[in-house]
Amino acid sequence: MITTRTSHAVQLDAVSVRFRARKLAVTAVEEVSLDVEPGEFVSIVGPSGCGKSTLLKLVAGLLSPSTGTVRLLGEQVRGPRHDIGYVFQRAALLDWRSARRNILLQAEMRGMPTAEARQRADELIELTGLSGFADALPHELSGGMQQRVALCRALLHRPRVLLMDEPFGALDALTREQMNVELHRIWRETGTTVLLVTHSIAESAYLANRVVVLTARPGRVAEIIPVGLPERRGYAETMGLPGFAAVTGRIRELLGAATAAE
Ligand SMILES: Nc1ncnc2c1ncn2[C@@H]1O[C@H](COP(=O)(O)OP(=O)(O)OP(=O)(O)O)[C@@H](O)[C@H]1O
Repeated sequence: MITTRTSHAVQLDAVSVRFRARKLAVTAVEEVSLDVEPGEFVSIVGPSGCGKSTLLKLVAGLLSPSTGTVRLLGEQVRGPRHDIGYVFQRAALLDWRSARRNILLQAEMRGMPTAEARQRADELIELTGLSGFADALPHELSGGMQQRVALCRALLHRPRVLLMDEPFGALDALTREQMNVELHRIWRETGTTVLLVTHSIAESAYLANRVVVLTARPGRVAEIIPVGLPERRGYAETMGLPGFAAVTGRIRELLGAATAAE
């Protein structure tokens, strides 16, 4: 096990990823460096295809960098990491299992002690406002509720790092706002480090301590923007804060430049 001197939750050091598909060579990300502190919430935005998902896969150990180093909790990532949580755009629930039993799937795959897993599942069901729906089947749940189940499943084993890849992209605008508020509360209550990939500028700024803006492919860090919103933030009032407008304006400016350069 290789450990570093720092206590970063996630550390990308001059990471580049090149894919070779048939005759085509694609540089997805180039020389990306990023340090994420324990308990921090970092959003990643950038034009389509700039390598956002690739960055999450690197942290999860599902991909290896072509050059550079990736560290998770101080340890170099050399293969799939099981001590993280991962949430995708689609909840990917098993149709025949109730919400609770979908959440408990995580425990079954990990061989967690049953009593502990059940207790944790109940806590998360409560935390995510799913009480009363624990025995419902996925088709009986709204899209937002299905994503809450996916979030509970990802948090069951108390991962110190949660990776979220456009988790609310398939939800309607109002549900998405509600999920943003919920996620912000859950993040504060669990203290988990979160790396969120999103296409929504408002979402990226509302949720994060810092927003990483990437350039068009090959994705490089255009700028890392500190957000600096109050810890407790209502949705509507946050949208009206001058600081929020400044951050989202800057992100839009950078994304505009990135898209114009495509
Ligand atoms: N396994 C792979 N083999 C070959 N090319 C790949 C592979 N995975 C990703 N790519 C390419 O790398 C680039 C970055 O892909 P990635 O999915 O990380 O982008 P993204 O920013 O998450 O995109 P989007 O916002 O559209 O979801 C794209 O050009 C994609 O085609």
